[in-house]
Amino acid sequence: MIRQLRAVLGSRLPRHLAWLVLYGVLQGVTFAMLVPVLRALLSGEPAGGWLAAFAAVVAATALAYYVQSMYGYRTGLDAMRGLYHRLGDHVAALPIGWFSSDRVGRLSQLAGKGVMDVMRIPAHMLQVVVNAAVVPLTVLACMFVFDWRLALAALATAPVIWLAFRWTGSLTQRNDKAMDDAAAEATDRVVEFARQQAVLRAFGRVGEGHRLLDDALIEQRRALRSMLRTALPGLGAVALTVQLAFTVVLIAGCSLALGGTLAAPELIGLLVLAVRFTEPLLTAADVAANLRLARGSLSRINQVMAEPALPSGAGATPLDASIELSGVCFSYDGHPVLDQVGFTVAPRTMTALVGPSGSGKTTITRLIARFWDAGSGSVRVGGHDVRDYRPEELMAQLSIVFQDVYLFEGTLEDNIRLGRPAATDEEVRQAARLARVDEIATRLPDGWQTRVGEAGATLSGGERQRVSIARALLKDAPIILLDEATAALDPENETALVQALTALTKDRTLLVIAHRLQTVAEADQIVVLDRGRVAELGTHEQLLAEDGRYAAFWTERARAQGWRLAG
Ligand SMILES: Nc1ncnc2c1ncn2[C@@H]1O[C@H](COP(=O)(O)OP(=O)(O)OP(=O)(O)O)[C@@H](O)[C@H]1O
Repeated sequence: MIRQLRAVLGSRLPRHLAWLVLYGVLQGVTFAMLVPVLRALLSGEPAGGWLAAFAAVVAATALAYYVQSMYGYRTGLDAMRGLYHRLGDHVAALPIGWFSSDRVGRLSQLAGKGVMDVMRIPAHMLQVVVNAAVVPLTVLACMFVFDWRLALAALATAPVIWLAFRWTGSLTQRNDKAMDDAAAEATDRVVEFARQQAVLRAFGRVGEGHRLLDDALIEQRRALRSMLRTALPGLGAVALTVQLAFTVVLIAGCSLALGGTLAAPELIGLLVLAVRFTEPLLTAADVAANLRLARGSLSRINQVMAEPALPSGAGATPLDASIELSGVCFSYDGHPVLDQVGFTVAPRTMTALVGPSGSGKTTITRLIARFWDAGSGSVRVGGHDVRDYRPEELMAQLSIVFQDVYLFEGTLEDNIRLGRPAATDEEVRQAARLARVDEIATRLPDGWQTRVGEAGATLSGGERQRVSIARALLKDAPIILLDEATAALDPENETALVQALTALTKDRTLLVIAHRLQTVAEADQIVVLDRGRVAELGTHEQLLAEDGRYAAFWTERARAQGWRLAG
């Protein structure tokens, strides 16, 4: 744990620890000085010297307390800031494919509660833990100076206390993972329940969503109960052995006093010391559970940090606007999706990807954009392997128009400007006009300045895609990856979209996941995918002549469309 902490807390940790140890030693010495002070006071000897020394040590202890507290808070705040930065930098370098919805849910929990848990280690818990070791050791050393027999009695109890701590630790450790898993599962279900409200309500399955959430919460309660059941005997054992240690010293002290070999004032002082010997141990047992919780958060943060980031290439200059896949194989978590996929898209041509649902069309566009790296084979853009580019160089080559368009919190104009933040107002309007977003702007209450996105006005599916096309037009990249809308659009939206697409695809290389027959027929090349393999490849006429899968797909679609038009 210290190694993990060092990585998080950095250079401040050794100095913080040094002050904590000093504070612990000074506390021990303060308590120890009570023995001569009490002895002097109770036996009527002059106590001025001892009282002055006692006051000096108390002042030094207060100073050490202040310094170590300041260190604790500063180290905690630094740790929090540092963790946010390191997490942010690392997450920004992770492959986009890593961001599944459950991981995003857990990441947000980690960034909120997890980081606060870790921050509490230096701010609050480290002091208690260091005190639990240093104060009893100092007190014990001082006891040896005053009366070695009582010190030996206290020392004899140490192995029993240590064993009780070990036992409690091992009991609760077994439950820690179950507790962590149950808490993570409950978080996932809460996030899912909130996110999927529309789907759950649309299908009348709100009860189902409740049930999954309830199950997760019941499991979490069960894990907590089981943890308490196993932890309580351990905690009781620690409290018992600590009290036992005090009782042993008490009995030993009283018998020495009764035997006449220990004066009463010294006995009182030494008993006060014995109380101080045991007290920090009880406090440490209390914070142990919180410490384990923080340790769980720390290792989960370290797990995210250990996720391999996409290595950036050394940098390359694209030679043209071509795309080339050769022998590409790819699996999602061991589940093979693409198998020896190979085709070339020549610059300024259009290739249509067609194939049944799940055949791997979207995955191909994701590999070109390097959301993931191919398992084997190569994906080349502009004549270089995508792994040779720096991320920003690759992205400068690509405009991506996906089906699910995310609108950020901000105005309609901001959402288009995202394509190229440095664009002039005129360029933004021009791209918007071409994508027919100006029609949307006239309809909205505040025009271009209407706030859209999650908390603002929401746009229809077709309108969102037009915003996305405007972004892509503004970005003006030489290669476009486009997923055509599958949802049926009203005729007006469809015409607007087709016009926007025509504007987008002028003089550019286009790889499109085609759903409209018109797009497919206009393509220079059609790649027919089937279960992750290229089943057929050629022009519309060539493939129709082959009378294979494409011909069947075309006939079926044409018939379906004919029915729709007739209806
Ligand atoms: N993030 C993911 N994790 C695991 N499996 C995935 C993931 N994305 C897609 N898959 C699986 O990979 C296969 C190919 O998916 P892909 O989205 O590439 O197909 P597609 O041809 O684009 O389908 P559609 O036309 O329905 O969008 C499918 O079996 C899908 O379930």
